Amino acid sequence: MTESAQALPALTVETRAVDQVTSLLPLLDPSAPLLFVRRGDGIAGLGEALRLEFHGPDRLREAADAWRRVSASATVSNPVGLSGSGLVAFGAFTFDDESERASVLIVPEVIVGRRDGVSWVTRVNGSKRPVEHRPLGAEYRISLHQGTLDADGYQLAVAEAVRRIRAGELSKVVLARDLIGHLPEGADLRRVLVDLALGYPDTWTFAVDGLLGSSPETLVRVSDGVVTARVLAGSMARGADAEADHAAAVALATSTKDLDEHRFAVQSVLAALTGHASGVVASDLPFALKLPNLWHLASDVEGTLSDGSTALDLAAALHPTAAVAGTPTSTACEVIRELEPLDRRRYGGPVGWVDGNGSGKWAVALRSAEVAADGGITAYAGAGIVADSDPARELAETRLKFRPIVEAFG
Ligand SMILES: C=C(O[C@@H]1C=C(C(=O)O)C=C[C@H]1O)C(=O)O
Repeated sequence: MTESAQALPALTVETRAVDQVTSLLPLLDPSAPLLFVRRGDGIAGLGEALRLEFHGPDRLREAADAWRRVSASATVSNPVGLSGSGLVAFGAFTFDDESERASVLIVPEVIVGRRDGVSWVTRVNGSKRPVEHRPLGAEYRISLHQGTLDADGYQLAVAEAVRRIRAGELSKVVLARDLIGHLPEGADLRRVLVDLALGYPDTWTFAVDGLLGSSPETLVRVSDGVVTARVLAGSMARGADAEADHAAAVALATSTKDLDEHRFAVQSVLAALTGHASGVVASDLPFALKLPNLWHLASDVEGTLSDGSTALDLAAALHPTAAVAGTPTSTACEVIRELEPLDRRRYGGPVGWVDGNGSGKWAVALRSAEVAADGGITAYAGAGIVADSDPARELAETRLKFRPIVEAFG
């Protein structure tokens, strides 16, 4: 059943400014963390006051409609007034229309936020749940190993994708593979999040409904009527020393193959924002974004919201971009279903939050893993395939993209 058929409750929401919260992570539930942070700022959630699940091709639009109704019927007291204060839902949506996994919106019982030196606590329906530091649970080290698609299988899939691209069936497709593992009983997931947040401070570190990761890619952000996105596509390993590293960045920024791959991704974002935002601009040329494991070609996109869309409406319009699916979108999604023998679940989908005024931040769920209720872990990484792609290099690229998550669990 979809949400449109379910009754939605009228929530009571109360936000208060509090003394500076030094760190959000120790406050989280060790087994069910809700988090979206970058450089220490962001929001953390405790408990679930409302959980809505969505399935199928209309999951994002249905969620955006349900959220409009939840927001309209809520009673909100919010003297803080920053985006992310007041009523907020965390969300994680599946990549594929046909995924087995549910897409979710979760309104926590309690939300703790910090931004630009201001901290706040939001309580939903008068929740008395304590906000307190809990000591980290026992250390653990888990190695992730081969999942559904092994290294040879992945290279064969890439070679087949290249053949189809050269035959003119499509221009680009993003192919992913998986690694699997198992968490020990009672494992404290905050250990993984601490590692990710410290190791990759310039990315969005997130945890929503068992989906954990650190993504460098902003699908869309809406704040005070301004719409922004950061598109990534095109990757290169970091160099071993300063000189080699500089050479790697230059090689990436001048690689026709990567610039092509990138152009498709930017165009898909610009096209999806048409009609929702005015004056949308991206810089002429992408810049090289430095992460601890990789260089990426990046483009920042900005415009002015023109149609009253919420951040979740825009996520619905944008997903899936050519950075995670390909070009043209529908052919790319068919090729992914055919050549990738796995369910991406929420990998590559929108993960983030939306508030009661429609502001929000949504990342593309990359550098991530799904942790199931039984402790099963599935990590995913992919690479954009174009006509000049080489299977061995694309495999190597997925290894680099697995690094944040493999090291955080290891
Ligand atoms: C598909 C992934 O990353 C995406 C693909 C990229 C590429 O092909 O160069 C770069 C950044 C992301 O948009 C991933 O991390 O799994």
